[in-house]
Amino acid sequence: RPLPPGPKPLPLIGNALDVPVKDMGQVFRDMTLKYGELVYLNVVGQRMVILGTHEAAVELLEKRSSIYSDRNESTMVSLTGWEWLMTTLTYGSWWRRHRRAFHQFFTPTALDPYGPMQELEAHRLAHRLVKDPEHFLTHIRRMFASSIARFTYGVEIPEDDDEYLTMAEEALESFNQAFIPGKYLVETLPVLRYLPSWFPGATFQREAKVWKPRVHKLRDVPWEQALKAIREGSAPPSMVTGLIQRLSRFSGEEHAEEEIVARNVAAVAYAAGADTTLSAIQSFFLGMASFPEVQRKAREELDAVVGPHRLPVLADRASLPYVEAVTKECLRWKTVAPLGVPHRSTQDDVYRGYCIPKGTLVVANIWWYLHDPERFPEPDVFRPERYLKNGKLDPDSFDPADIAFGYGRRACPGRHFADASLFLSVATVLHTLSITAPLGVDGQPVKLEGRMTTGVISYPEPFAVDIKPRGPWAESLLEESWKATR
Ligand code: HEM
Repeated sequence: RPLPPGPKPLPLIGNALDVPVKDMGQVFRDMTLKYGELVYLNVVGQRMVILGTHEAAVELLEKRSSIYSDRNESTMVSLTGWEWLMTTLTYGSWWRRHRRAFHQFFTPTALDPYGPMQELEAHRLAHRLVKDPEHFLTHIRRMFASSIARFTYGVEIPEDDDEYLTMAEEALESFNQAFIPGKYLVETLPVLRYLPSWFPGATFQREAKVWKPRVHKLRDVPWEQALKAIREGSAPPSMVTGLIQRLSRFSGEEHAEEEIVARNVAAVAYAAGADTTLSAIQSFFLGMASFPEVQRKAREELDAVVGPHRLPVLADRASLPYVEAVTKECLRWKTVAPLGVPHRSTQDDVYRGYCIPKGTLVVANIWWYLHDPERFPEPDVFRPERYLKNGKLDPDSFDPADIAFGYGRRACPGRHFADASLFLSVATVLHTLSITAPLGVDGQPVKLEGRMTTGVISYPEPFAVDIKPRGPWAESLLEESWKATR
């Protein structure tokens, strides 16, 4: 059977120069439009297939997930110290033990008791935005880091302490850079790992040396602090207290291994939770400043359902279809993980007459599936109405969450946590604040570019917006809520 079509490879390096260094989703989309649903690349010996449609991703990564759930054995993973991260583990019993330990804390039922905490964090975000609107990007970061740190480690991050935030930010910078498919030659020529760091071209060695201690710090420091709090009897219920209770089921060597699993899954929850949802909410601010009409409609709904005497809560969700649709659009409009995390195949396979050899990296072009004009007409417009019919959520509309969180056995297990945090932030901010683009020298709102950074997780490039409370009632509601919980 033939391999799928793709750009012509060069001798030795194959398609290394065809792998984009920025706008990856767009470049791979162009290849799809030129070569078809499957595009084959050979990057210095590493086979890659780009899946050009959501249907192909469902067929291979979901329906045939028993042979498409592996991850690349990456040299950068061990060089940068991410070898404990579930996202990077190869498919097998060690990954399965992590996934099992993680999953039980992230089902909708298990998350239920943490709803009030997520509500509180969203209300605090709006309060900080009123007090200090200029640093809104920092406040959004703090809110997500706080929510996930409380959930995972039972830690309340103090207002004036950035240790937890910096820990996550510094470590995740390396994750974002180190795992861009095709970025580092050492991934395809592992022998390069023995190059000394001073050697010309061995930038990856120098970067890895800086990154590794930061990555291990993120894994170890919060875990040790949570264990100390448990020993001292001062730990509130959290994922870690649950994981420690769970350990009592095991003994001997299994107990020791499960303790490592517990440390790793707590850290993956914090690492993956702090930054991904953050990107979606940043896009929300960008979207609201660029599409004021959306804010107006959302507020009409919030005014009617929630009113001026209280703040939104999760129980309002079913009565707020427009706000729900805004939340969906936040996951679609600017894509958080444009290429997801590549899966690797563990058997030769055939799809639509083409051979996909064992060991191929299979990339779902999530950005493109969420911007395909056939599914989402005028994809660059922020339009919640796509998901609505007669003022209600349209059951026939396509839910971007079914794409944005990935596919099959490796699909995002933090989806429900992310979704609740995102909804609450969107609802609270829209209910209490108004977001506008800053005025230019001509007195008109400036046009926000909305460009996204390049990385496994992509964020809007830094931008400015004006944020003001909607009225004295909103300010006093936020103040009351802040005081009541401090
Ligand atoms: C808007 C927010 C989020 C988005 C868009 C997102 C998206 C993704 C995607 C695309 C993947 C790869 C799926 C695949 O391989 O097919 C993934 C994996 C993962 N996500 Fe998320 N995620 C989000 C939030 C979270 C949160 C809040 C957590 C944890 C609390 C989390 C934990 C994970 C983990 C542990 C994996 C690795 C799963 C594995 O390899 O088995 N994510 N996520």
